[in-house]
Amino acid sequence: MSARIGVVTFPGTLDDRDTQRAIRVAGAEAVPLWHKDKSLAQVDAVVLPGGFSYGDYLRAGAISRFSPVMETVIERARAGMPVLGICNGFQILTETHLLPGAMLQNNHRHFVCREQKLRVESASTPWTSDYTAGQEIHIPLKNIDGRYVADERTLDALEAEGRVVFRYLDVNPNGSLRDIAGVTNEAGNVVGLMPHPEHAVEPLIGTGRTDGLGFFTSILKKLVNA
Ligand SMILES: NC(=O)CC[C@H](N)C(=O)O
Repeated sequence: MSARIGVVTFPGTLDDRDTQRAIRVAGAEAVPLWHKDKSLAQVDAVVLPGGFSYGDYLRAGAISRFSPVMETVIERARAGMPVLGICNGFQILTETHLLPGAMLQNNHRHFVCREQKLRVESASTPWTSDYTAGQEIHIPLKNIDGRYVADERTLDALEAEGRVVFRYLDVNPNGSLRDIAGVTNEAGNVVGLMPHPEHAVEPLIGTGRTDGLGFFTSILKKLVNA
């Protein structure tokens, strides 16, 4: 059985092609979706990729959240479909309230582009099951609105419920509270993170690391065994 994973392109998206490629490298089928699509073309999971959708006007992700495609993504995510938001995709997921918290501008006000060390805190999501909890990985980070914030009660609940999925290690690159780089929703099917796993899936490209491939092999296994 093949697994169909949708990748949404909004006006201003940058990383849709790399995401499609990462999905194919893992062995799944990448299905391009357009922001005006109402139907999700029978995909089994969706990735919202990185970039500057709608130019990041108003706030990153604030306009994309109202795209026709997001109406269906929100409905299906609430019904359990796995959704991954990478960087701008994570920003969109907080704007839709599928994920708690919000993204602010980096505390030093500069764009960051670096190879970032992370700890995988949870291998219990469909996007991280090929990692082990506590595993350290390096994947690229590149954004300006990367500072994850939420109120203390929400942060305490996220930690108590094991919903912090990734934490920054060595350097907190943006002032994110409690070093949080990625979180999941209560059901565990929706995951968002600021760094970019799709840019680290092939040894001949970029830094040569393949630490990001596990996202895509995890979801493939989950869908094939469903
Ligand atoms: N790489 C990206 O997805 C960029 C994210 C975002 N628009 C920012 O700069 O914060």
